[in-house]
Amino acid sequence: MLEITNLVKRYGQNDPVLKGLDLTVDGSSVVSIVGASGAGKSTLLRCINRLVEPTSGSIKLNGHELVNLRGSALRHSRRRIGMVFQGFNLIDRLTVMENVLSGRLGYVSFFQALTRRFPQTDIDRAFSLMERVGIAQYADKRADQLSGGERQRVAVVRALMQEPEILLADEPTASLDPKTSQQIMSLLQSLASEMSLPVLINIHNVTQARMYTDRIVGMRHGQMIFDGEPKDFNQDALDAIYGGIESPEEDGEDSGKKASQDQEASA
Ligand SMILES: Nc1ncnc2c1ncn2[C@@H]1O[C@H](COP(=O)(O)OP(=O)(O)OP(=O)(O)O)[C@@H](O)[C@H]1O
Repeated sequence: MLEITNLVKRYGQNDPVLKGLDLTVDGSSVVSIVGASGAGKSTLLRCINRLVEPTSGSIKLNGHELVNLRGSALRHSRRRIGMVFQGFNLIDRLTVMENVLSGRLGYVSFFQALTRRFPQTDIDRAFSLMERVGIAQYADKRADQLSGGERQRVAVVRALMQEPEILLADEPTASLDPKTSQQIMSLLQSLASEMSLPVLINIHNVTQARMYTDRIVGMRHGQMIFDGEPKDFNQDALDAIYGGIESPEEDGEDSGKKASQDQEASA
């Protein structure tokens, strides 16, 4: 279970970007986070996996406090949090299998990591997950020889190799065409249920949020102003979240602006 209480994030001396956010995610639910550009969606995910430092508040994952962790405690907590990015963040010159196995780097010794010698159990698990998402035939291909949808499947498997307790996805379909986007959203939905994994997805595409997630959280100016089921995500909710700011995206209109930022944050 993820329990976020009174989370505040302020960059430098600026106004807070997250203003006392509360959010609880339980079980295998798939939660989408929607909101206009700048609402604080990425900051929220990055606070959870500590790519950015929360200013105050509490983030508990299955009872373990994540805020204020340092050093090895932070590294250990990070491996329990899988992350998927818009720009995939694969290492292009490595094979699909090598990319996937890099999800185990937090678990093996320094020597094993250096020589990339992974236990057979890791290799078996990698094959099994790659088969599950339909990329096992590409195991020995270089990552840069795959299509966008295939690359995102590699990134999903790499995150699952961490045996995460939660999966965070920051605009995972924004670099993909509409059909491939839907396949990836459907895959995330199925995996969440099969693995009893909570999944949090930042997404601009409200059509996909409605279609593929169990719950929608709407943010505006660092505050949560909608939290409910897709069936209740009506025009009033849309107006409250986006009114006077911008129109939400429908299929095929996602921007690609996050990719370069995510590349920097690559695992
Ligand atoms: N590293 C940073 N330093 C300073 N300000 C930042 C930093 N990262 C984000 N911000 C600011 O925080 C606010 C929220 O940004 P964030 O990326 O979390 O929003 P978002 O809802 O994910 O937007 P988008 O949908 O465009 O990705 C923005 O005003 C942004 O400029």
